[in-house]
Amino acid sequence: MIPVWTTPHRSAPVDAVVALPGSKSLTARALVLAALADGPGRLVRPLRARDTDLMAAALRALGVRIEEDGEDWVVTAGELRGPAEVDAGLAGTVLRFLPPVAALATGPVRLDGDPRLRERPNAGLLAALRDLGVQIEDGGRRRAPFTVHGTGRVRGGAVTVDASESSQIVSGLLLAAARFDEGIDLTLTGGLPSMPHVEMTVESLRERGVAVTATERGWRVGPGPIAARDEVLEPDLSNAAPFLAAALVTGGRVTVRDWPVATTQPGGQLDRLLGEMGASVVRTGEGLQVTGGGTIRPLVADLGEVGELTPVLAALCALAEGTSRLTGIGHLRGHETDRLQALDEVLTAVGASVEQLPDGLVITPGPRRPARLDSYADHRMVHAAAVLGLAIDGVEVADPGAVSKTLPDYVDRWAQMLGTAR
Ligand SMILES: O=C(O)C1=C[C@@H](OP(=O)(O)O)[C@@H](O)[C@H](O)C1
Ligand SMILES: C=C(OP(=O)(O)O)C(=O)O
Repeated sequence: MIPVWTTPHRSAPVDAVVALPGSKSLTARALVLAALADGPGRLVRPLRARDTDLMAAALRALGVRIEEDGEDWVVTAGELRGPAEVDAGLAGTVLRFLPPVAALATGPVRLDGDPRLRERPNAGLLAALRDLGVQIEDGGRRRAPFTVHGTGRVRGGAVTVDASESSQIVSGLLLAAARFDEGIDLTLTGGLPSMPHVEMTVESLRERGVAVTATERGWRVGPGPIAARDEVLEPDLSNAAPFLAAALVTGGRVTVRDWPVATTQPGGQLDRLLGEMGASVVRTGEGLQVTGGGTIRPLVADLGEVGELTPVLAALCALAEGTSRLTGIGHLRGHETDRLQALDEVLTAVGASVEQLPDGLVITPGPRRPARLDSYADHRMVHAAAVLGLAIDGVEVADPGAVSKTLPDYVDRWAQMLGTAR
């Protein structure tokens, strides 16, 4: 039987301080770069969740030593070798970051994952790797499953890349490029979503001494060593979104601890976005504090840079005082689920009117009603359902275990936030 979570309804103002584990995106990059580095490196407080555990398992399968030391991971790079089988689960980071690493290994590396992973777009990555001299067998699918036949080295050099469906295609290539014979000179052919995530990649490379420059049409990475480094992981600011949203929904106050002063995480834009929706946002000694004003203003925004935040923001839009318009997010149709379709279904089920645009959603709140929602195997759809459930009595979500992707104890943390009084 599929488990069902009756999300807690709460009209009294929430007042809570929340601490969150490490960023999925930063942990994935730190693991990959440590696996390619010139010595051992420590990840302090990495995210331990399905996506990052799968990344660690994939690298281990290629011969990388990753040891647990308390909450930390200690990574020792070694010779990369196949044959290996990689389970990418539903992780876009493993799907797009691992193949360029596999190309540097000797022997075949086969990558597969959940049924939905096989539908996630990856043509731009496979084409670019082939152009860089890598042999890949994909049965003409241009998606998972596929096998990378590494020879221990990649020529590299100039390549044009279509990353319009996912920025992770660019990040994956840049992360491994310093280890290619000629580095990479990457030219984008189309649009690029999620720019902050590419900036995160560039920053992660520079922190390890890699020469990376932005060019007129893309990025260039010079060949050379990747310096080993210890890294303390920032908390995951995208996973902070539902907790901060609770302040708006209940007219309460939520602080997320240890909010970084500067960050490339898209969640770093939550202060601006939640501010536009009527929250007052301040930094305190503890972290980022969001206070709701009792009503939620509609949002008109291009979320192309911060696509990950869409499900929670869309849930807030369904509880707002007017019509919202979220655009720039056509690529969300290739995420864990088709998020535009899923949000249409969920928000309609609880009473909103939703219009799907090719690249977004128009959301008009309506008379609220209870509903049993699906998780669509998507962690952020569970987060969105919980936000709706605060305001609407009787919101249930089937298969809430989807949260294991990035925050396995989400349901407990949600209950803890609601139970916390100062
Ligand atoms: O590089 C990363 O860590 C990510 C990039 C983004 O991917 P897309 O550009 O495919 O949206 C984001 O949505 C994903 O959750 C994480
Ligand atoms: C799109 C997401 O994940 P992935 O890294 O699997 O693409 C996400 O976490 O919102």
